[in-house]
Amino acid sequence: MRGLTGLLYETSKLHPVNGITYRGKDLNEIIKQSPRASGGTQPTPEGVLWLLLTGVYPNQEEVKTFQEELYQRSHLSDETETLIRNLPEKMHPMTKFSIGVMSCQPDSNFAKAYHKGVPKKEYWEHTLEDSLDICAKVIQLAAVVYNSTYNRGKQLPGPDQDLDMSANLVQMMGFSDKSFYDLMRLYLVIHADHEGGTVSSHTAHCVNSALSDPYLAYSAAMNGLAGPLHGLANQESLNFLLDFEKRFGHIWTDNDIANYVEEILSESRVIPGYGHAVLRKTDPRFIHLLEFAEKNIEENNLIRLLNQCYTVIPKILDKHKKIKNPWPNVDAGSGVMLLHYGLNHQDFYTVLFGVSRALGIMSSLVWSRAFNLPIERPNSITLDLLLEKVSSGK
Ligand SMILES: CC(=O)SCCNC(=O)CCNC(=O)[C@H](O)C(C)(C)COP(=O)(O)OP(=O)(O)OC[C@H]1O[C@@H](n2cnc3c(N)ncnc32)[C@H](O)[C@@H]1OP(=O)(O)O
Ligand SMILES: O=C([O-])CC(=O)C(=O)O
Repeated sequence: MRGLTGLLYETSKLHPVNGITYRGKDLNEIIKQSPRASGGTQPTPEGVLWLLLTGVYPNQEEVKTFQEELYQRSHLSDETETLIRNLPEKMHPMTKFSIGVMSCQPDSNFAKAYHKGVPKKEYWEHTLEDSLDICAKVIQLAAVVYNSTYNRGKQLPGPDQDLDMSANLVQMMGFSDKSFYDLMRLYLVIHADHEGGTVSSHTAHCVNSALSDPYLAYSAAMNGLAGPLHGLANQESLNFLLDFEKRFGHIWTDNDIANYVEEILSESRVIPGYGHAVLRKTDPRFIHLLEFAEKNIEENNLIRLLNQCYTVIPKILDKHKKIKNPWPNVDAGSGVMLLHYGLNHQDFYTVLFGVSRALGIMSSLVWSRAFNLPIERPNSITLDLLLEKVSSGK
């Protein structure tokens, strides 16, 4: 359905060349103008959530109060924590994350209000309550998923009321580098929303249109984000670079990259982190990551390889005419940055994407309910009917 406009989606809009805008503001502007955490160089996700919900930037006082409000909402029940800790160690973190969200669902304010029979015009208020709860809780949920999978038995800090979401998440996972706090702020800000048609946001919208509550909708969205053509491409992209490095070591040429890419294409596999359904130029989110690396990360082999792939791969993909966009997307670069700070469990990367995407998806659901958008139910057709239509020429 590319190019078919069929959704009303308030919080963001994607331009094929200029990339994403949140409430009409591009990422350059947001990174400059949205409030930053004290001592940090990047905007906080709390400020961006406020922007997505309301259309305006919060001032410092508002963002501080909002941070406190979200902190109060962030607590996970013992049942949820125990459930996550008892899931099989080998289960993919995205599956654990989605199960964790579902286990919070009995607390849905919307579901309770609906069953009490509140009028339709109040749906948005209960959706807002759930949406804020979800955006707050996913930070702790992600940390519990991470620690119960990779940090078993380790004593780690709990949430800290004085820290913003990103710093809290990084600290709860056992990292203390302040530059990593900043990377996480940038990461959570740039992945937050990508208009309404992405698999994740569209799924949430569709599920919520049946008045399934925001927990059900967000968990469903996460199952879509977990696909390799969508959010899982971030783990696949790092694996692509690491596999290349395993084969060629630290000395390689442009030709090695080109041959490696052609080999993958000849096996009908995709080059993860390249291509896009809408973008037709390099994803500005990828550029923001590269800029962060330039300022904060000493060059290493993987960063050199990432930059060199950016030079070589689009030229190769461009020769394959069916590929409409040969340029890198955000997933091409994020893993290299996370790995630099010691987050070396690729399977976890899409959970971070999911935490960020909660900000956009949840803000949008509030507006969908405020607009009282109807149940989503497009028409479908059988192959026989399609053939009939084609042969009758109608
Ligand atoms: C955050 C995000 O979700 S960003 C996207 C993350 N996903 C990836 O990076 C995975 C690699 N990329 C892709 O698979 C695709 O480019 C997608 C899924 C992102 C977009 O898909 P589409 O809109 O169908 O892209 P497009 O119209 O260019 O596809 C046409 C053909 O080119 C192929 N193609 C597109 N990108 C690539 C790629 N990176 N590597 C190999 N083949 C590709 C498609 O698989 C399709 O092949 P087919 O006709 O044999 O099925
Ligand atoms: O726009 C899309 O389809 C995929 C994407 O980049 C995102 O969801 O961030």
